[in-house]
Amino acid sequence: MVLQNPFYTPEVQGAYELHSLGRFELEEGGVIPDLQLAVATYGQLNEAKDNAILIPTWFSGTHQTWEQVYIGSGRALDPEKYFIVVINQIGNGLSTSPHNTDGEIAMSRFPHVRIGDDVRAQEQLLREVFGIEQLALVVGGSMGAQQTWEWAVRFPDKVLRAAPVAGTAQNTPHDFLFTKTLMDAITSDPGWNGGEYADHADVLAGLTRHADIWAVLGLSTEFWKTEFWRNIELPDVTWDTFEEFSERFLSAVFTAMDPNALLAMGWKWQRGDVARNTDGDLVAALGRVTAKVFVMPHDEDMFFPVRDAEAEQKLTPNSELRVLHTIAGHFGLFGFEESYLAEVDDNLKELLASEV
Ligand SMILES: CCOC(C)=O
Repeated sequence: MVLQNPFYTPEVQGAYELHSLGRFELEEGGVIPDLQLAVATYGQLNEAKDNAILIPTWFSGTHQTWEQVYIGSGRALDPEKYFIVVINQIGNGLSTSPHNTDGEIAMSRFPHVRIGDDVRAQEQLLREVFGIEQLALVVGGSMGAQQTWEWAVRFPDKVLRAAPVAGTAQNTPHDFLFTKTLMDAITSDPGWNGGEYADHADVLAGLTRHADIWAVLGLSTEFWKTEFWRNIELPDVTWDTFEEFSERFLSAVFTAMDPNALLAMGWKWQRGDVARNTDGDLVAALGRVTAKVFVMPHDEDMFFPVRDAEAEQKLTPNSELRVLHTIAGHFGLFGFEESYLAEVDDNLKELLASEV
């Protein structure tokens, strides 16, 4: 049964192409009979095929935020200089996901997908569709950072530079539990019906609770205290009170999403761990990295804190810690502040200019 959800359309998310990888076997033992990856590209691949930048997507996100907030002429991610490929992660609602696929893996029967599955699929797509064998940069935020780390550890020769933003190579027990609360908020809604709901709107209560938990930990206490939220401009939506902001921004976005997509990504997020490549040895895994790495945590991030990112950076050769400053905590990723975006660009421009 394929559900129609207008949130996951080019009209809402911006143009993308679907590329089929055919039958794709998953690390956990499941199979996706015909894996479709939703891909958005910006700029042109040069003759030498050495100007490619890969951007994997974060939890609940798509290529759209990267297109609207980070990619542009004169920016670090400049389509006039680079061929930028944003690949929507498996299960995010645009690529093959529980609600948009039929047959034996539809809805509650969607198989468990790991970060490593996404990275293997992305590598296959880049090689088969674009003939890309090496990347000038892999950059991603949050779960996109988990995929960035996985790329640098799993395919060290293919990654010249890596910039994991607001995310870690090995997920922590605290983070695992945080994500569990996000997932429980959805599955505890009777409307979820074991994952066999007829419409995502049947799970409104669960999705709203999910959004409320994001408001608590996805932003920062400073964000709420200084009422920074009052000054955020979004197209055709306004608010006067904290409750209105929370309802018209966070809840409005998350209640448009597909519950099983969020659960598929949540399961994946919880188990992000590059040490799976080295029999559980994180030191050995990070020691494999040959890319030039800028590890870029957010200073007020409450579940991918600087201290966790710094501990991994210290284990990674040829890496630097570059803390990003945003009053919005983890959600600084959405680019509320010009100062944050300037800091991201300055760091990525420096990284892209560095000889490797
Ligand atoms: C909002 C993005 O958060 C993650 C965990 O990807």
